[in-house]
Amino acid sequence: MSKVFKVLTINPGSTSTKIAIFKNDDLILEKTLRHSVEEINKYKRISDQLEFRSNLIKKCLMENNIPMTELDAVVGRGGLLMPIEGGTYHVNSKMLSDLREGVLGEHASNLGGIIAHEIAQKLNIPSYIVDPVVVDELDEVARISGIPEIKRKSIFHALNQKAIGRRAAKDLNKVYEQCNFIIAHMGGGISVGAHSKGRVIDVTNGLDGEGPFSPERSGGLPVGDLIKLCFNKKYSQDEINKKIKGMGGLVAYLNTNDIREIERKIDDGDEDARLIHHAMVYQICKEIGAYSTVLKGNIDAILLTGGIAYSNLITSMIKESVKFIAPVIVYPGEDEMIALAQGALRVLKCEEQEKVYK
Ligand SMILES: Nc1ncnc2c1ncn2[C@@H]1O[C@H](COP(=O)(O)OP(=O)(O)O)[C@@H](O)[C@H]1O
Ligand SMILES: CCCC(=O)OP(=O)(O)O
Repeated sequence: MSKVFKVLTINPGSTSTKIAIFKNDDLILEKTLRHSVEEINKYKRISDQLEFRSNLIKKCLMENNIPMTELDAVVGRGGLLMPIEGGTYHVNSKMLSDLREGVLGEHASNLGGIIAHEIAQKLNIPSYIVDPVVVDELDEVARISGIPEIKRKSIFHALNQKAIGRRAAKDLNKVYEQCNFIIAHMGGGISVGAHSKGRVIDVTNGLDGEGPFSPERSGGLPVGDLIKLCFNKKYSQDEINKKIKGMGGLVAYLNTNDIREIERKIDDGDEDARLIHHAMVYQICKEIGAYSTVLKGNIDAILLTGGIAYSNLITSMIKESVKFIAPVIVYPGEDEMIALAQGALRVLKCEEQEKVYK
C-alpha cells in the first residue's frame, strides 16, 4: 500500500492565519485564526509577528490533539521573494534570508516559509512553499508603468487565483489552460488578474498601491497628492507605507477590516459606512472592466473569490455592474489550503520535482 502523508499547511494573511492538516488529500482539521487591526498593528515589522502567529498555531494544534511528531512535512504560503515561476519550492537558507529581510517588501505571507521551516526543522522533516505571491507570468507590455525607472510587478494572490481558475475550468468542463478568466480575489488585500490560457498576463499589484482599495490597503492613488503627502514632513516613510498597506482602505475610513461589521453598520443606517463600502465595490468593478480589455472581451467567466466573496451584498453589487462582460461565478473563501497541501504532496510522492530558490 502506498504511504499516507500527513501535512501541516500554514497560510498567514493580512487579517488572519489559516492552518489545516491533511492526510494526503483528505482534510483532517481546518482553523482560521482571525486578527484584529489592534493585534496586528502592535508590530512594527511583519517579522516581529513571528512569535505571535507561531504560538497561536502551536496552541491550536495542541487544543485539537494533533501531535506534531506525526507530521511528514510543513508547507507555508510563500511571500515576497524575487519574482519566480509557479511551483513547489523547498525552504532553503537563501529563501529564509530574503523572507526575513523582505527583499520585495513586507507582507504576512513572508511568515509562511519562516514558520513552516521553524516547525519542520525541529521535527527533522521538509518545509516547502507553493505558488508564492510573486509568481510572475506578465506579458512584457504589462510591465511598462509610464516612468522607465518604475517597472510594474506581479504581486498577487497567485496561489488562490490559480487554484480557483482550475476549479472554475473543471466546473465548466474545460481545462484551465484553455480558458480566459478575470479573477478578483477579495481578502485583506484585493487583486484582479487576467488569466489567458493558464497564464496571468496582467494583474493589479495587490500590495502596493494599484487597483481597488481593500479592507486594509489604499489601492491606486492620485500620484500628485501622494507626492505632496510624502514631502509635507508630516509623515515618516514608515507612516506613509502603513497608509498604503495595513492602515489604508476600509481601516482608514471606518477603523475596521471586517466587512460583516461594516454591513451591520449599513443595516443600522450608517451612511458613511454605506458610501465607503460602495466605493470599494465601485473600484473593484472598474478594475474588472479594465481587465476585460486585456483579454479583448474574450472571457469564459469572471470569478469572484476570497473572504469578501462570502458577502452576498458585495457579490450581487459586483454582478449588477459587470455581468454584461461575461458570466460571473462566485467562489467564496479560498482553495489555498488544499493547493498548498497538494503542492507538497506532489513532491513527497515524487510526482513533481521540488524547485530551488536561488
Ligand atoms: N462571512 C463573511 N461575510 C462577509 N465578509 C467576510 C466573511 N468572512 C470573512 N469576510 C471578510 O473577508 C476579509 C478577509 O478575507 P480573507 O480572504 O480571509 O483575507 P486574508 O487571507 O487576507 O486574511 C475580511 O474583510 C473579512 O471581514
Ligand atoms: C497581494 C499579496 C497577497 C495578499 O494581499 O494577501 P492578503 O489578502 O492575504 O493580505
